[in-house]
This record gives sequence, C-alpha cells and structure tokens, in this order.
Amino acid sequence: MSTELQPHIQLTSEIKAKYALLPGDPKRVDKVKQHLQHVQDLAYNREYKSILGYYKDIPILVVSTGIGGPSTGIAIEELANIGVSTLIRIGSSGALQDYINLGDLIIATGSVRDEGTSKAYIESIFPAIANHHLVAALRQVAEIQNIPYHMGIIRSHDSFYTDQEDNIDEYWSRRGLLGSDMETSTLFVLGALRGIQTASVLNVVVPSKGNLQTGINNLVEGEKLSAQGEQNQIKVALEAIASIHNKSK
Ligand SMILES: O=P(O)(O)O[C@H]1O[C@H](CO)[C@@H](O)[C@H]1O
Ligand SMILES: O=c1cc[nH]c(=O)[nH]1
Repeated sequence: MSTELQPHIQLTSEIKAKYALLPGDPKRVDKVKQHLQHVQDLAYNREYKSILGYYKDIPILVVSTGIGGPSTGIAIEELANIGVSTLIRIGSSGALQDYINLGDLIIATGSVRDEGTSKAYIESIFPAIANHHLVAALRQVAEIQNIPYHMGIIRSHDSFYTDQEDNIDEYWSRRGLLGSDMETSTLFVLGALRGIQTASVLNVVVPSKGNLQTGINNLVEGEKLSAQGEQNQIKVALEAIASIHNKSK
C-alpha cells in the first residue's frame, strides 16, 4: 500500500477505508451523503469528487470516476494504491430489453468488453465478471427491500453518438444483454487483475427502444422513477457492503 498522495483522486492511505462506492457522475456523490453519518468532504480534482462517511459504523468512501474506461481505470488503480479492496459501481444505464423499466436496477454479473481501457491491460478473451459474493449480497438486499431489479450481462462501450448506435443496441439486445454503460467492464477486469472485489449496480435512466414507458410517461414521471432508482441503488450497495463486512468479521 502506498502512503503517497494519489495524483488524480488526491487521497492517501490515511483514509483507511476498505470499501468504496463509485458513481460516474460527481453529482451522485452528494446523493449518497444523506445515507451516511459523519460525512467529510475529501477532494474534488478533475472528475474525481470524494467523500468519506459511515454506514452502520463502517467507513465508506464515495469517489466519482467520470465517464468511461480511462478515468475509471485511473480511479481503480489509485484506490487500490491506498488500500481500498471492495469497489461497487453505482452507475446509470440504458436498458436493452423492453421489460426493463426506468428506475429498475441492473445487477451486472458480467459485461461485454466493448471498450478500450481493459484491452490496454489484457486481451479480450479475459472475462469481465463481478465478484459473486457481492452479487449475491446485492441481490439479497434488493429482494428483501422489494426493489425492482434484474440480474445478468451488460455491455460497456466507448461511444454514444456514432451512426451505428441503434444497430449495436439491437445486436446486443437480441443476444439477451440487459443494459449498457461505459465503465463496468473496466472495473471488473482491472479489479480481477489487481485482486479487488468489484460489482456494479446500475439504475436504468434510458428505456429500451420498444418500451411503451417512453410513450406513457411524461418526462417528469420518468425523472421521478430514475431518481427513485438512484436512491435504491445507493441503499442496495450500502446494505450489501454491511452484509459482506459482517460476514468477514
Ligand atoms: O451516470 P454514470 O454513472 O456516469 O453512468 C452512465 O452515464 C454516463 C453517460 O451518460 C456514462 O458514464 C454511463 O456509464
Ligand atoms: O443509454 C445509456 C444511458 C446511460 N449510459 C449509457 O451508457 N447508455
């Protein structure tokens, strides 16, 4: 473990937290505050905003990764350097299946590595899979709290606006993928290579093309569902950490 100040996240091992939640959006860091006690603002450098707080007396770091693999990869490496050993992404996602609604959670069991960062580390035959203990804990919390969720494979990608996005979504939807984001596969692969436990719980903020919700609900209703999903993903991730932590004692 390094005691040095990490150049991008601007944190040191003084923090002494084993667990971290990783939203992409720095604004989501603040949404976690109300779920924690004794919250301290730590740093805000580039896309990396961080706080430390306590959930059921367990120290929890929350650090935003920014958008995409490269900035996420840097966050993972620097968090590993300061001794963080469990990382749960709390991200947002587009749905790839019509039965998945706005605000539903997707617990990713694996992710298609359609991004460049993890390939800079290791060839694409290496799988991007979540830690099964964390997946089981996330699932159990969602079940107990009656939170709508789906579990399965997603796709992590590097582009948003190419001329092929609709075709690509259609291709992966037909193969049963649940949703898409831009960071999960980098997290899973780098976590495996660095000996860190990782998981990703995503809030659906964009419905799939054929989902009637787009027509039925107005924008305000959609935003309400996504905001509820964001609260739900935070609750599920924190409770899963508490469950893992108690089992490890
Ligand atoms: O809301 P976050 O966690 O950033 O996640 C999703 O939103 C961003 C794209 O709008 C990408 O980072 C994607 O993965
Ligand atoms: O469709 C979406 C929505 C959020 N994030 C993504 O990566 N894709």
